Formats: sequence, C-alpha cells, structure tokens
Amino acid sequence: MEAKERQAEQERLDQVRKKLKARIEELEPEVTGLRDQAAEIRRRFWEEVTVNTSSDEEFEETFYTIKQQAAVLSERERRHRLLTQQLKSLNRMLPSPYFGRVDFLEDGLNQSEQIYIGVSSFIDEDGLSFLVYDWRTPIASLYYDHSPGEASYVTPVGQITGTMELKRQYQIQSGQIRNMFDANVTIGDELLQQMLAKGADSQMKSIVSTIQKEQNALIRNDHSRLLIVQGAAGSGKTSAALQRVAYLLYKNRDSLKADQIVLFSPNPIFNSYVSSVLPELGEENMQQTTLQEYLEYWLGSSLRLEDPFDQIEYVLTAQATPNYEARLQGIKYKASEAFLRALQNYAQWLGREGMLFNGIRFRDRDLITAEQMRSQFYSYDPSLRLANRVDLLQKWLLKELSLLERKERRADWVEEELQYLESEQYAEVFTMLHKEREVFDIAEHYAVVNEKKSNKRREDEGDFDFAKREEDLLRQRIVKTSFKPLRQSVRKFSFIDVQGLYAQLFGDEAAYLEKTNETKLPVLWPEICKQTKEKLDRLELFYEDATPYLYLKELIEGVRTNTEIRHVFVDEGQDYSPFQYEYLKKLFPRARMTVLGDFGQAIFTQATKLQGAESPLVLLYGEAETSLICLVRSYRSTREIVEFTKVLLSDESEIAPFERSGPKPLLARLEGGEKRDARMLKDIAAFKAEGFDSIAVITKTAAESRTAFESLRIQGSEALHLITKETVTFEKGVMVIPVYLAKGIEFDAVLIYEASSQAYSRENDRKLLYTACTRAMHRLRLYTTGDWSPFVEALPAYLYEKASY
Ligand SMILES: Nc1ncnc2c1ncn2[C@@H]1O[C@H](COP(=O)(O)OP(=O)(O)OP(=O)(O)O)[C@@H](O)[C@H]1O
Repeated sequence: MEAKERQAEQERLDQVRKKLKARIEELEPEVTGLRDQAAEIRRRFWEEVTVNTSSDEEFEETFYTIKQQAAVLSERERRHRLLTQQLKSLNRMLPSPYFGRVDFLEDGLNQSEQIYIGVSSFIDEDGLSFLVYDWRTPIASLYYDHSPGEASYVTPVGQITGTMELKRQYQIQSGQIRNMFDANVTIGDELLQQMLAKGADSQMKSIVSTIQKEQNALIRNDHSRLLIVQGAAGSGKTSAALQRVAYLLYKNRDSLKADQIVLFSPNPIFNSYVSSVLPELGEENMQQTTLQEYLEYWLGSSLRLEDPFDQIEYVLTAQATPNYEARLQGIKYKASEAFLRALQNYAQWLGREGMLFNGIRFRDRDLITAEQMRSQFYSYDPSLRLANRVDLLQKWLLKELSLLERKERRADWVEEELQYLESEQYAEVFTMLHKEREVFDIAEHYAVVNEKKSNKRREDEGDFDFAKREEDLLRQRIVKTSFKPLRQSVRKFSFIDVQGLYAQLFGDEAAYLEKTNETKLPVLWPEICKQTKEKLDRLELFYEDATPYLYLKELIEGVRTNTEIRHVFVDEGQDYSPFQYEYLKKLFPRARMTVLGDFGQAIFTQATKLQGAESPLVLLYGEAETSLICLVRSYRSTREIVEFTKVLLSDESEIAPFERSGPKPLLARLEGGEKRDARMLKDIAAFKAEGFDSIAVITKTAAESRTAFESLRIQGSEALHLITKETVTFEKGVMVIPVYLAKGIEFDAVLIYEASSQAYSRENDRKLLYTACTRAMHRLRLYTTGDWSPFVEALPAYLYEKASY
C-alpha cells in the first residue's frame, strides 16, 4: 500500500486519538465531581431535611423534601454511572480505536462515507459525525457481510443499498498503525491469519475484528425462538455465541440486562475460560451455570446427585463390570422422549390413583396420616390438574395444622416445657402483655415508669387474669415454635413422597406399561429397575435420573419457571438429552434459546442430534420458529490437523480448514510406558522451546489422567497440572486432562497419551479421539505403546508423519 495512504491513515488515527484524549480529559473531572457530589449528598442527606410530623402539612412538607433529596441523589448517581461507563469505553478505545473501515456510496447520493468500525462508537463534538461506529450498529454489518462491490445493510427502517468502494483492516497498537490490509474477495484473511497464528491463551479471545460472514449471521439473528448452530470443531461457535450476547445487549440496551441471559456451559473450568470476553467488549458477563449446578440446586440436599463426569467415567471404564449393558440402556432410555411421555402419562395415572404421601408426625405421633391425605386428595374434583389438587391439599394441610396446633396447647408436654422456660422468655412475654396494656391504661404508664426507675419487675401474682394470659401466651409460643418446621415442610411439599413415586415407576414391567401407557421398554428393564431402586434406597440419584426426577416432581408440585430470563444459550448442545431440552423449555418460558454444538463431538450417551429430520431439537419449538445455521470452516487448527481429524471422524460432515499451515500430526509408537513418557517429556520441552506455552496431554478418562500425571511427574516434570472435574480456573501451562473436561477449550499443542486399539476401538471412542485431537491449534502428536487404534490405522498415510526413534 502506498506510503502516502498509510501516512494519511496514521494522521487520521492521530486526530481521532487526540479527540479521544480530549474527551477523556473533559470527562475525568466531571466523573470525579459527580462521585464527590453524590457522596456529599449521601453524607448530608438528613442534615438537609428537618423532620417535622407535628401537623399534616408539616409532615407533607418533610415527605416532599426527602423525596426531592432522594431524586437529586439518584440523578447524580445515574449520571455518574453513565459517565464512568463512557470514560471506561473511551479508555478502552484509546490504544486501538478501530479495526476496520468501509467506504460506502449509498444509492442516490454522490459522495461516499468513510465508516470506521471499532469496539464502541465515538461521536465528534458536533454530536452528529461518527468518528467510529460500534461493530454492532447496522451499518457495521457491511464490513462483515460484504466485499467491495454492490452491498447493502438492513436498518430498522429498511434496506440501504449501494456500493462498497473500499474495505480496509488495521492492526493498531498503542496508537500506531502496525499493519493495513485492503480486502477484496473474502474479508480479513490476512488479519485472521495473524490472529490465528497466535498462541492459545488461558482466556478465550474476542473475535470482533475478524468475525466471518457466516458467524455474523448467527450473531445478529434475532427473529428465531430457537437458533440451532451446528458447527465443526473450532468453527467459532462459542466465540460467536459470546459476540451474540454482546450484540443482543447492545441492540436491546433499554430492555435487556446481562443477568437476563444465561449460558449453560459444559463444566466449571469452561466458565473461567470464557469469562473475560464480554468485559473486554465493555459488556457485563451474562449468568453462567452448568446444568448440574441447576439440578443440584432444585433437588436440594435430600438426594446425592451423581455428576455427568462420574457418569461418563463409568461409561468409559466399567465395561467389564456386571450389568454395564443395563446401565447403558437405562441412560439412553431415561434421556429419551419416550420416557418424557411416559412420565406425563404417569402423572395422568396418578390423578386417578396411586399418589404417595408422607404422613406428618409430631413427637412420635401421627398428626395427619398419609391415608388421610390420600383420601382428601382424591376427594377433589378429578378434572382439576394434578398440581392444582396438590395445591389445594397443601392449603388444607396448613389449615389442619393450625387447628391441631391450637389443640396441642393443652398437651402435657407443653406444661412440662413451661417449667423449663428461661427467665428471659418469661420476661419477654411479660413485657409484651404490659405493652398491650400500656396503650390504654394511664396506671400502666405509671407502673412502667416506676419499674424503670427502680430497675425491678413489679409483682403481678395477685392479678389472676394477667397470670393466665401470660401462661396462654407462653403455651401458644411453645407450640408455635414446635409446629414451625411442620409448616415449613408442608410449604416445601415434603408431604409428597416424590422418591416413592419415582421408585414406584420402576416396579415390574407390566405395572410400568399400565401406569405409563407405553408399549416398548429396553430389553434389560428388570435390571434397570433394580439399579435405579438400589441407588434411591441409598438416597442417591444417577445423573440420568436427575432431570426426569425433577420433571416428575414438577408435574406434581407445579412447574417452576423463571420468567426473568430472556435468552438461554446452551453450549456443547449435543451433550443434552431431548428430555433436558424439554425441561429447559419449560423452565424458561419467556426465553429465546440458542443452542450451539457439534454432533461429531457427541461423547455422552444421551447425545442429541442438532439438525436433520430426526432431530428432537427441531421439534422443540416447531420448524417455523427454529433457524439452523451450519458453520463448516474450522479456524482453530492448522489445515494439516483439520484434514487429519476430519478423516478420523469419517462421516459425511462438512469441515473445511482455514488456510493456515503447520507440520502434519505426528504418530509415535514406543516400547512400553516408560519410554513413551520419556519421549513425551522431551516433546513437551521442545514445544516449550518453540514458544508454545499452552500444552495438554489428553487422556481418555480421569483414571488415565491420574496415572499419566503420576508417571510423567516421576519421570521428572514438576511443572505439570492435573485437571480434574473440581478444577475451576483455567491457567496456561502444561496440563494433563481427560478429554471430556477439555471440551470447548484449546491448546497450542496436544499430545494424545495413548491412542491404542485398547483405548479407542468402539464407535463411541471415535468421537472421543476426534474431540481430543481437535483441541490442538498448532501441533498434534499421538502416542501408543501397543497397536494403533483402528481409527488411526484407517487413516491414509499422507495425513501424518511417523516418528522414527
Ligand atoms: N472469526 C474469527 N476470527 C478469529 N478467530 C476465530 C474466529 N472464529 C473462530 N476463531 C478462533 O477459533 C478458535 C475456535 O473457536 P471456538 O472455540 O469458538 O470454536 P467452537 O466451534 O466453539 O469449537 P469446539 O466445538 O471445538 O469447542 C478460537 O481460538 C477462536 O478465537
């Protein structure tokens, strides 16, 4: 590019920065001033108002002064918040105010506009000219969606068409243009090349300057109730999802707050990995959770819930244990829509018969028996929904408890407790009764004053009525305290035996079919029943039972919904069952859903296909309300790694590498574990010397991770981190990690610990191996001490190098 052009751009940049600095200098004292003013108003709030309640007018006067003061304070605080935000955004822009420019000649006009695009907008002093446009403005989509030539963008008032005369990208650091590229066919290839060539980080990066056209479509899609994104490994699903959150927050800034968006992540470590993207863009983070966290919260502490990682560890390691096959069948069935339907039918059946209740017991006595509840429950109008009848029963129980509580006051145990009451409790009741009197009685006023003066309680023994009332009140208090937990547990629906109701489903086959109207069951149903019940007896719940259990509980007690949440994002969406999607839909009735996933990485047994006619997800809200976007270009890995992993997956999925080259994946076969570990350590050292500082040894299971970690450490590597399901923060370095925890994360170099036929030979293992290999950005090595996995064996030799040592 011509030097003159570059100089002109640098001059423009200097101009913009000068204006930015001027605005910052102007704002800084204003922000400080507002902060001090607000603090001062707060401090002197009560000094400014004279509280006078002697007459109605005075009272009104006081009331208005307070209101006025509060309004001034809130205005100062609001303005302070606003300007602080502006200041932050200007400071964020200062080192690199923009990253792109398009020159656009709108049809019908005779002069083109230069549109500079950055992380936020910056308007000139005239209040009209945009020196920089926020990347989320409608006009900025020109940059992402078009190349020079005919172009258009959509505004709230319609489509604007014209010609794009120039598209330019900048790399700006500390106010200096380091690089400039003019794009013609595809945008940003050069900038993107440079971005992707960089090393992995402990935090996900924002991709705002190089968003690709197909990603832009998903970021800005705001008409679908459900947006499904099926994207190959490394195609930027997570990155684009986070930009989408930023976009939605910008577009709906008057009506949408960050805490009305929730992201379901695959594991806690992933939460830490993505947590810096939004703040980097000047937005607050959305809520982040895992489904496990959600389920645990709602199940409470009565049952211990297995987590998905223990479940997958079982699936991967317990093949040789008895009844493995039954558990697998159980996992599949309990994730299915058939089971969902079965539970709905079961709830219908319970409406007619079979409800189970927990009687209410008190001091080893039955207060209200399960039988009484049952007959009360079935006396209600059968046309009422189950949950409505439960609601009626709850009200009835609370009323019954009130009656019983009253009766209980005369019980002997209350008499006994009276004897043991602490003197403070007496004193409290005594004062209460006197307070009651004091209001009406002048003599009482006098007695109170006297009491205070002499610092002695007066004698009331002679006053029979008073003593009786005192006792009554004390009895009332004793019983009330003891009944409080009973009331609380009725409010929490503890009178419903959900555990029994769930267990009751897993009786014999004929009974199940009758209660649920189902016709087909897994072959090993009796064993599934046995396993489920044994677990429940130990007050535990398999992971695959958690969502159905909660679902049944809600069919009975009424659905728990969260109407505050407007957008739900589900990352690694292939790992959720159809059942879980139904549950999420119910839970967030007012939310739009964005599901991102890759069926190629479906390593959990309950996986859901995201697209295609048989996808249950498409049926969730119906086709009319669902949009599907496929991302096929993979940005994470070099072309060589993408080609290797693509063939490894061996299905028809389209995966296209982005043009970035590196060495082919390397296969190393060694005689015995010791030699393999020694080799790996040497390779790790070499990677580090090359400047890669995020390196992962990926294993199939957590058990294998522990062994690998120990043996690599013994061989001399201390700077090694073992990542387990308990790890909550993601840090750079060399780590040993099971593949299912590495989901969604990436590393400069990946070393597959043992790619033998023993480890990866079943069809499911293929996806595990694929997921593991696709974590690599720049280098991929596979090791084995035995025969290669058949999936590796089947790869054509041109896809890899073989190590010769
Ligand atoms: N438009 C882009 N510009 C720059 N980098 C990008 C872009 N799209 C994706 N990337 C990079 O590609 C890598 C993979 O992105 P991301 O993790 O979002 O992919 P993913 O589809 O969620 O992957 P996976 O399913 O394997 O977890 C990241 O390093 C991301 O920064």
